[in-house]
Amino acid sequence: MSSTPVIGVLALQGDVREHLIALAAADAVARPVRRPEELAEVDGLVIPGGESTTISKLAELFGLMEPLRERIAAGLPVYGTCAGLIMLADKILDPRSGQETFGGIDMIVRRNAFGRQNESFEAGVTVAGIDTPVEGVFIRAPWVESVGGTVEVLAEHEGHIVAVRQGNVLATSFHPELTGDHRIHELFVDMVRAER
Ligand SMILES: NC(=O)CC[C@H](N)C(=O)O
Repeated sequence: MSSTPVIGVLALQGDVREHLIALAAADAVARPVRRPEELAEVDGLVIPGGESTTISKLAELFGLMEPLRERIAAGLPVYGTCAGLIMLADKILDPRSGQETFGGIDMIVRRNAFGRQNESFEAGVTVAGIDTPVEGVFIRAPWVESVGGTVEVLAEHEGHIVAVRQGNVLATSFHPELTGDHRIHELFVDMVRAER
């Protein structure tokens, strides 16, 4: 059996702690990542929810934008939730000026697509590869407007794409780290194990 994978959580902004807890529950060694040297040491990375415009600015400031783009291109398994999904999109439909993404998934996303903060909601979501619905917590959530041919759509909510995978990159519009249901984190940890 291979050793336990080390998975980082990008800790610039957002719900870092909840992801660290969920990853530990899914049998990974989880640690925060803020610096390029820390990024170099992980087998996989989670990009949490928060505010994608802020994560984009801080990633530039901390010198993580290019190193992370390079590692994603080189096959690093990455999982993004909500703002993290936005950061993994090759294109944002409605970016703030200067807003950049890491990219990695051939998709176009729409920010705040499901409504503003007061329109946040929970819904059962059927995710390909997981036998019963997961509880989706949507907080000013984006949806995926369109995907390229090699992107797998894993889940939809009311006709909108809310979970996708392209190769080593996984993304959900919703926040499984807030529910105590660790099945999506387990799926990601399995992706990381498969790569090692
Ligand atoms: N819960 C979230 O991560 C919200 C995402 C936020 N609307 C953004 O554009 O980054």
